[in-house]
Amino acid sequence: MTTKVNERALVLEMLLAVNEEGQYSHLVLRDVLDKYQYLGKQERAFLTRLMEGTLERQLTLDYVIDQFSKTRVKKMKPLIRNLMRMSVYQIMYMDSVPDSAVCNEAVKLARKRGFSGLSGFVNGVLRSVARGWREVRFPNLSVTYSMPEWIVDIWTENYGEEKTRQILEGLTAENRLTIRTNLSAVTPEELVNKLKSEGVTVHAVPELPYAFEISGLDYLAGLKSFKEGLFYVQDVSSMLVAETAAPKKNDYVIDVCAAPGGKSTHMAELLQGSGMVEARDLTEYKVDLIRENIARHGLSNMKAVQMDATVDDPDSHQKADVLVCDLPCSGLGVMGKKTDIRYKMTKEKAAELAKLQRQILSVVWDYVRPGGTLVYSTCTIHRSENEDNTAWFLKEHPEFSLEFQRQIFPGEAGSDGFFLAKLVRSK
Ligand SMILES: C[S@@+](CC[C@H](N)C(=O)[O-])C[C@H]1O[C@@H](n2cnc3c(N)ncnc32)[C@H](O)[C@@H]1O
Repeated sequence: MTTKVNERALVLEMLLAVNEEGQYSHLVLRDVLDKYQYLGKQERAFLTRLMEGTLERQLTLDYVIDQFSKTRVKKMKPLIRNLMRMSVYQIMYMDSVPDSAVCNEAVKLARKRGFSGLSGFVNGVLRSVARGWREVRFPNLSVTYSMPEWIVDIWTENYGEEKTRQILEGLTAENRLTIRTNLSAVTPEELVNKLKSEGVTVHAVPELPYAFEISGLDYLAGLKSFKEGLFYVQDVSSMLVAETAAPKKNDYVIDVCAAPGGKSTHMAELLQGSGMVEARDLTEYKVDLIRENIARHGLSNMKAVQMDATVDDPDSHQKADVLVCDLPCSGLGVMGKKTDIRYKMTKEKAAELAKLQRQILSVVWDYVRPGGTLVYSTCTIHRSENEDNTAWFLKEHPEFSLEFQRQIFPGEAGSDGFFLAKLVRSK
């Protein structure tokens, strides 16, 4: 027997897990969608939108709530704070939900969770917000786009105010879900037919014949074609790494930070069964994720190895025709999908990551054979992790020359912000 599920109660739990316990939003949401597979398509869409939207707009919502509440959001009890945020999100951004329903449901949830004494407060503030939020003026880009000030400042300094506004708009736009055909298992045409037979809407990605944008599906992991490993979910910008590296038949590829294996599996597929892709990562847990993907994709020319990229591996010197350095980064380009990164990342952590990237590059550069290629990439929009690190590397290693570098902004190629640089070793 299934009991009636209250989607708002689920969203409240998810917000508490992310905001108060530091869990990752995409993982929390994935677990809930896995657990409640029996919910209808509409209910699942509602809870996904409410969860992601509330997190995405959190700073804006907090600012609005603070205009109408005597108790500031920061001082509220965690449960009430998150309940207010998700309720105000519905009032401001979900036209299909009447304001009165939002207030009533919030009051019910507060009572049910043991906060009967605060139900009057919840009701009063929400009704005031519903009446007055349209008059609220936002003081700056940080509040308007719900982006921490330090990030807005860095982008303004790096790219200017107009570009910063475009980045912020790009991150707020609806995400495109793109997939890469597993070319070792199926042709693009066969995949399209399979997906269509499963009721999925498929659009071609003009620049890449094996990539597709898909929509109209409810539960990705439930698709037979997904279970059979016929495609890999990947942003188009990430696909450009293997495209840029352009491995040739029989090449030896080393990917020093490879989990869960998106770029490595792509490289192995482009090698069409020849050569070898050695995909490394720091922990056994991460290496197991790569192994799962090797098995799912049925790849015989790829192996996963546990190795710390900050420690030199003399056996790898001058071994790689292609070295992929898709390094840990601040992730400011993927905030459209991982909405909570913006609240978890800090200026200090981003500076630490820029240092770690230099540390890794200064160890692994010699794995590239003379004439070989090094692709450096990050999924961030941050000059000191991207162009500055590339310039630093070229200065330290004059045996490398830059073929090209590109900062991709959200919406330009796929939906993520991304950086990649192609460097070639001469001697
Ligand atoms: C950006 S992700 C890689 C994504 C991957 N290239 C893909 O396309 O699926 C960075 C990876 O670096 C790994 N990492 C972090 N520090 C590392 C280290 N010292 N040595 C090796 N891997 C490391 C993390 O575990 C993470 O999986």
